[in-house]
Amino acid sequence: IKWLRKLRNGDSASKGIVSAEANSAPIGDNIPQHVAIIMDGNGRWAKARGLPRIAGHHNGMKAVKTVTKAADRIGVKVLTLYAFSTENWKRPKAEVEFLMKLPQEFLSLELGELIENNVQVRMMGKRELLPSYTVAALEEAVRRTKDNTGLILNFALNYGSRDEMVEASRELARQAASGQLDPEAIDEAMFSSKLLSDGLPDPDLLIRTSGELRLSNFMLWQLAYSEFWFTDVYWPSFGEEQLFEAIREYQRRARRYGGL
Ligand SMILES: CCc1cc(N2CCCCCC2)n2ncc(-c3ccc(F)cc3)c2n1
Repeated sequence: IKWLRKLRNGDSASKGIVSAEANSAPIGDNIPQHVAIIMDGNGRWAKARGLPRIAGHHNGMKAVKTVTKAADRIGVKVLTLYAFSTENWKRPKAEVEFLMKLPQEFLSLELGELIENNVQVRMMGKRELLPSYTVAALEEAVRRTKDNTGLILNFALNYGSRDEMVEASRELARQAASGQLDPEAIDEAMFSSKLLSDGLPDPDLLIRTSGELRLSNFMLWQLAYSEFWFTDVYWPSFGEEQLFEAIREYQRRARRYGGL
């Protein structure tokens, strides 16, 4: 989108021309580099429509495609999506089985287009407990997109932040105990490098849908300085319009707090 890129690249000639459409899309140089989303409300979305919960999850998967395209379109660099928490194992067996088939289904439908759009797929979480077909689909997508340099689409699956920090602490303690590491050399950068998010910038913006106002053990270390934006919209109904509303609010806050 030429006019959007011109605006983003600060083309002065176009500065004054902001079409009606531009009012809906966040613009300019302050697009959040990393957006993280807790995709909540799929079950309630279905219930409100008299549909089974798995219909909510299935429509939630379509929202993943919509929001990924919208984020890529406006220049977000990293999109982290919380798809399955360690607590989700407590759900009914049939529901977990359905959820565990979604990565494979999503990738069989979308991986070709993701590759065409230079998207790099990453996974953040513990492979243990995940069914082999889920891991296989994920690892194929990661392998086939590892050299892509566009949007990083980072799926948090079977991810728990406290467990992630305990694992990082264990690794550092092992290195110190074996004499490889001087404990005094441990700093925030070294600790961050032991987390599953290693190599990614911290999220600039966290979005949580369906009115829940909790972190639910998600990226507790990485979200230390992030803007939080909450919406009552259920995830399956979350699309480009809601993403842009969140980013415009992020830009408004950045202008206010950025200033003196
Ligand atoms: C493993 C649970 C799960 C649930 C889920 N839902 C259900 C609940 C959350 C809302 C979104 C739809 N999605 N949607 C895409 C994926 C996906 C994961 C990895 C990947 F590489 C490609 C796609 C996904 N995974």
